[in-house]
Amino acid sequence: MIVSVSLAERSYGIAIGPGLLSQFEDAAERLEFDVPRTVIVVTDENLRDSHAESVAQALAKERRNVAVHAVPAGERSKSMEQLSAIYDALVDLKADRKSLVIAVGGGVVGDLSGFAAASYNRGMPFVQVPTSLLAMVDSSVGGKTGINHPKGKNLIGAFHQPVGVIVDTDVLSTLPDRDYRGGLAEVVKYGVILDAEFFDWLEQNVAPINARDPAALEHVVARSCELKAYVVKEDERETTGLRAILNYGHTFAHAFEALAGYGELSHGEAVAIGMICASRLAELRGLIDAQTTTRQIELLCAFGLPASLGDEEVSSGRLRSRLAFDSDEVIERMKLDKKNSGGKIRFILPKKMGEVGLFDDCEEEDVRGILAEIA
Ligand SMILES: NC(=O)c1ccc[n+]([C@@H]2O[C@H](COP(=O)([O-])OP(=O)(O)OC[C@H]3O[C@@H](n4cnc5c(N)ncnc54)[C@H](O)[C@@H]3O)[C@@H](O)[C@H]2O)c1
Ligand SMILES: O=C(O)C(=O)C[C@@H](O)[C@H](O)[C@H](O)COP(=O)(O)O
Ligand SMILES: [Zn+2]
Repeated sequence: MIVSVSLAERSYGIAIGPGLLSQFEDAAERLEFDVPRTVIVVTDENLRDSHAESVAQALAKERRNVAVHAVPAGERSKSMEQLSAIYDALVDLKADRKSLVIAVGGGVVGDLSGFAAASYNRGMPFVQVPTSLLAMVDSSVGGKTGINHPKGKNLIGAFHQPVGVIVDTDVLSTLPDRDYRGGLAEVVKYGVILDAEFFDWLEQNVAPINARDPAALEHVVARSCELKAYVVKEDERETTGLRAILNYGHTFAHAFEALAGYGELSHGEAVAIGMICASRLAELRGLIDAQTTTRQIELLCAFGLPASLGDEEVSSGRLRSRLAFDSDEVIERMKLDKKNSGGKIRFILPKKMGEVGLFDDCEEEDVRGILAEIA
């Protein structure tokens, strides 16, 4: 199936289905983008010899000049150093403005190589081939690209839409459990912010989703992409406030990720805990009842995700002692959030299941109370 992201001259399609990786040329034709002579496949070291190689091989059939560049796997690669290494690879390849960057990997590879494509030669086309669930349902769509600053997530970046997204659902069979679960946090997010029926469906389909049943996965990916495409179409650059709803849970999550040290807590785990923090904040303001938070906690837990910093999943092994955050430091990091304006921290809070709003008048004391509660 194809989901369209309608953005006038920047419109593109998301092709979703099994086996698409080895049929890259066919998918490109269906999505109506050109594959030029010079192509760089950016990936991470876990995927270089498997999924990235499948794409490179599918492209090499046409006597192209194809380079594969692999960065170390993990969040720490969203860095100046790895960005610079991609620029070097593009120089070596003599890439021009029509050369294509293909991101084969999770959200890290997509964000990093998307930003390289946005900035090298002042902009080159790029294609997203997401291989993690999180990248399939969220990061490959919408054109947010960038890297982290040591003090704040995604602080350096650009909006740069891909020319196409190719989602081969078969590749999820090799995704480690922890990374699979991380993607489900963003899926739960869509239900809370936009689609109460989808949230109900997730509650009713925990077993097939946990078992990675192909039909359930196809629905999870397709519905998530449709919802994200709708938001991005309406507010591509987060100017009206609509796109900011995709940041539900992220005000807390990004502060946790930076403070824990990038990669210690995965993005999905941080978002899961962050959503519960935001939901509790909504309760304190009288926006929702406790049951709305409880449903989120139960669903996240059913997917093996943490709902608090003390949960077993997070506190297992070496993480236990690290994840006690000082509330002043969390609030300091929140003050760097890109959504803020006029020095006020902006939170996305649920008003009911399937609907959220933006609030910039939350009391710091309430935030501190919630941080103490989830410790
Ligand atoms: N741009 C956006 O709109 C957006 C949206 C959500 C998240 N993000 C970003 O995405 C990042 C998180 O993405 P992620 O969870 O995909 O992390 P990731 O890219 O680090 O991938 C997670 C791990 O899974 C491995 N992996 C990926 N696909 C695999 C496969 N098919 N088989 C085996 N291993 C596989 C990777 O090598 C890596 O070790 C964060 O940096 C987050 O900020 C961006
Ligand atoms: O696409 C968006 O918009 C999102 O907010 C999706 C988020 O899941 C994602 O983590 C995004 O990278 C966060 O963006 P940021 O602007 O808060 O850095
Ligand atoms: Zn996210």
